[in-house]
Amino acid sequence: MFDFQITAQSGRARTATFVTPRGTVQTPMFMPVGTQGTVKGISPQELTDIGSQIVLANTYHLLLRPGPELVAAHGGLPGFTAYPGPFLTDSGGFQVMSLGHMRRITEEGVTFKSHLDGSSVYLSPERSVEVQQALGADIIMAFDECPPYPAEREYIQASLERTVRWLERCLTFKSREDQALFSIVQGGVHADLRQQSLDATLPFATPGFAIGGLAVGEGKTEMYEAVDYTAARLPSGKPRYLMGVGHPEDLVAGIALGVDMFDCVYPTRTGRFGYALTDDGRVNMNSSAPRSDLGPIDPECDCYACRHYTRAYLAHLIRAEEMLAPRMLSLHNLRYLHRLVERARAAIREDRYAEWAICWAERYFKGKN
Ligand SMILES: O=c1[nH]cnc2c(CCNCC3CCCCC3)c3[nH]c(NCc4cccs4)nc3cc12
Repeated sequence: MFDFQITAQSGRARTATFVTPRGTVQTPMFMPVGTQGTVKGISPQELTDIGSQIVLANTYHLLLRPGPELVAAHGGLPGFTAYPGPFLTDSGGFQVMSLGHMRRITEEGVTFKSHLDGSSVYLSPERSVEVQQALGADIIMAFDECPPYPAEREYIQASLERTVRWLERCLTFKSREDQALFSIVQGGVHADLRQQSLDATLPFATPGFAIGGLAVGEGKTEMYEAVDYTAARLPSGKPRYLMGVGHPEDLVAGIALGVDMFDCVYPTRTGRFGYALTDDGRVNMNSSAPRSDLGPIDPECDCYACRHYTRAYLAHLIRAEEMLAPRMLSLHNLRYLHRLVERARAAIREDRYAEWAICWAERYFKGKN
């Protein structure tokens, strides 16, 4: 279980298979985000049809509503959502730390106010693992602190040291053997603090490792220096998950640095806002140009929207505020990212990833100023 086998390499980019209790998945992969147990507006059948593999669910939201007990009564997330999985749940910590809920962080854990009814909610390493075990995901995440950006060096250092102590508490409490707990490397954008987090985290030898603390506003150069430094020092025989990333160019760059797994709300959120992802950049379907365009969003895309609808029709739906519009744009954007990583995997197998990535980027950024 949780066997990770590299099948091809091209530079630092690699393809691999990863065995989870609910299926063997292919990496590199993009993981759609289903915050409240659903990828907004997309059915499980549609998710499967477009090539989705692991779907994310959010411990913070599901803890508050409907509660882990109800999900457990369905045998876990697959029974509850009718998506067969595999699932990954986050620890719940990120929402609490970063989205500014009135909250108190102590060594013991975090107390915060529910955004639903203002009630006081408590999360700790033990409680987070308990909830994630009840939700029944295949991969669960250690309860960590993602420091805000910017943050003082001293804060980042103290925070990463506490995240390591919390990791130990998660692993001590964990009782299910059929779930992989991924640890999370922190350290902000400081190489020496990244090294300190690596030195303290690697000995726990978890089935996978996440690169945390990034994509929180630090800027691309600093983010990629930290990803480069960290990914190169994580074990090659285990999956590397870059949390909260990201845009198409971030996946292409992250894969080049040896990252295997990505998650981001961007494709579905930007789709709901009327933006469509293509190899020529992002298309604003709210603008006037698409209204008379009888071509598909993307002639090279095989998704339902690109196979059945013109840009004109979708632009009409957006202006008419029809619910099919956000559904179809989200579906297309997810398919775009799944196709992007499928093409990346093919380029890696042909040992020409660098050439493919440069060619993709030249076209993608040609449209942009
Ligand atoms: O160190 C981290 N520890 C834990 N989680 C992190 C996350 C959340 C990843 N997506 C969770 C999903 C679980 C299912 C529901 C949706 C989230 C991050 N997201 C970002 N950037 C994107 C950002 C998103 C919002 C502000 S920055 N950096 C992140 C860093 C960490």
